Amino acid sequence: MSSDPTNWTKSSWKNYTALQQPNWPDQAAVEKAINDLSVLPPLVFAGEIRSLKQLLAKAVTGDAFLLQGGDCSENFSQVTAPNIRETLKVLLQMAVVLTYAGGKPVVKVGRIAGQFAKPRSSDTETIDGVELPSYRGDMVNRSEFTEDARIPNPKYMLRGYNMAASTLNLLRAFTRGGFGSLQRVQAWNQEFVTQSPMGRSYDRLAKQISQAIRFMETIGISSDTPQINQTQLFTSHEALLLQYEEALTRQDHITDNWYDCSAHMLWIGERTRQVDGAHVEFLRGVHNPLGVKLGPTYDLDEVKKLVEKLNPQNEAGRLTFITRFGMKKVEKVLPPLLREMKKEGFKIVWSCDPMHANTYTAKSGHKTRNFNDILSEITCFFETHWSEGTVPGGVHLEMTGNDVTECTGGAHNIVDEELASNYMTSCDPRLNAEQSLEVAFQIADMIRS
Ligand SMILES: O=C[C@H](O)[C@H](O)COP(=O)(O)O
Ligand SMILES: C=C(OP(=O)(O)O)C(=O)O
Ligand SMILES: [Mn+2]
Repeated sequence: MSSDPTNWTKSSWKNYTALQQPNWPDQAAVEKAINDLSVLPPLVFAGEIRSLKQLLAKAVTGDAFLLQGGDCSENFSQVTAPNIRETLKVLLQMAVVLTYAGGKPVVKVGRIAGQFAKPRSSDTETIDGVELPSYRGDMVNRSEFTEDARIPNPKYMLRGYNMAASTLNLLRAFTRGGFGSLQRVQAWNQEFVTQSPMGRSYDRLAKQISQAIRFMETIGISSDTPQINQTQLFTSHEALLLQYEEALTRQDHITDNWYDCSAHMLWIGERTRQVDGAHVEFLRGVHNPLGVKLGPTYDLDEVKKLVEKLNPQNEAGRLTFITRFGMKKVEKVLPPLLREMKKEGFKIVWSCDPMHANTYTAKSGHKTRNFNDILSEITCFFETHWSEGTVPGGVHLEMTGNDVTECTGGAHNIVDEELASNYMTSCDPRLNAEQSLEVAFQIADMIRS
């Protein structure tokens, strides 16, 4: 089938191979869940999606910076007000640090309110000789290692929709209702971070911002403006479960265009970005900003075909390439990609995911990542872009506002033996609040100089 836009429908992906889909045992139950979902209200709105695209267009030219981050895999049991608030707080702190250093707007996009489905390297997991289907995210099955928990249940897609809706509801309240106001910049410092070196650096910066706002008010400039007293956090997740994404895809009455209203931005994972695959077919037809993960084994011709298929109009802000090469390979594999895309004149937001190709298993058996490796990949990403004359437009992180021990290193130098003390993730290891802030300060140092 050709990629002529006129051939696209929200279900045309069904004519292509979709990898990483659950083996649902009961097809009738899947149909019922999808029918229910397809009449529920959209989670986000076309106008908001268009605003995000305009902001991302600025990240193509270096006039804005994309900060995308959140859990590897959100869990239903963790959808609580404190967790949502802590994730938002650390994203806001990082954005302040980056805005101050970079002198340009930071576009905040959470891996939040829908990041419930996971691609896996293996279909099964074996522990002590027992083999069970892999955990594929809370929208598919449960992470406990029992036969019952691992059976995919389509009702979890409806639960995922409801969890996303309540997360978004709280995020909208926090960002619009004063919590995200720059007047509260000092209050975003988490208690457990305040006494750390990062917490103290943040506190100094926050005080300067508060002083600047007071100064403005003293000379009669009102701080009662949305630029000061509101903020915006967009949502994103990997568009993996195509039936769920199709059910939330709606036609906008103003433009007649189709939008996937499950999140503002969707990305295609490293494992599902085949040019002739179902994920690319589905996403080419919706008008959201799209991310595509690119790992070190990319093929240049395929990448070009991806751009032609996903962004035939070369619209700025439509396509973000999220490179995840690993600190050992990035220096070798990033330059040829940048050169070729630049030669073609493709308008791309370049974002660095320093997490997914730096994963290793610690002596304790925990899946982890080391802070210095993460930082090395980020540093190499920036330096390579600068030497190639392209724009390092953003970062993509797995992180949480909580005090977890999942990644080693950082200012507190978490060591392998400490990973067990608060290892909470059900999939990949996340930076904790302090490590996330440290990443922001390190990037700030780079962009300032
Ligand atoms: O988050 C991404 C993937 O699901 C994850 O990196 C794959 O991990 P696995 O190799 O444990 O399946
Ligand atoms: C699965 C993920 O990444 P990737 O597709 O890059 O492996 C992820 O972002 O959690
Ligand atoms: Mn992950």
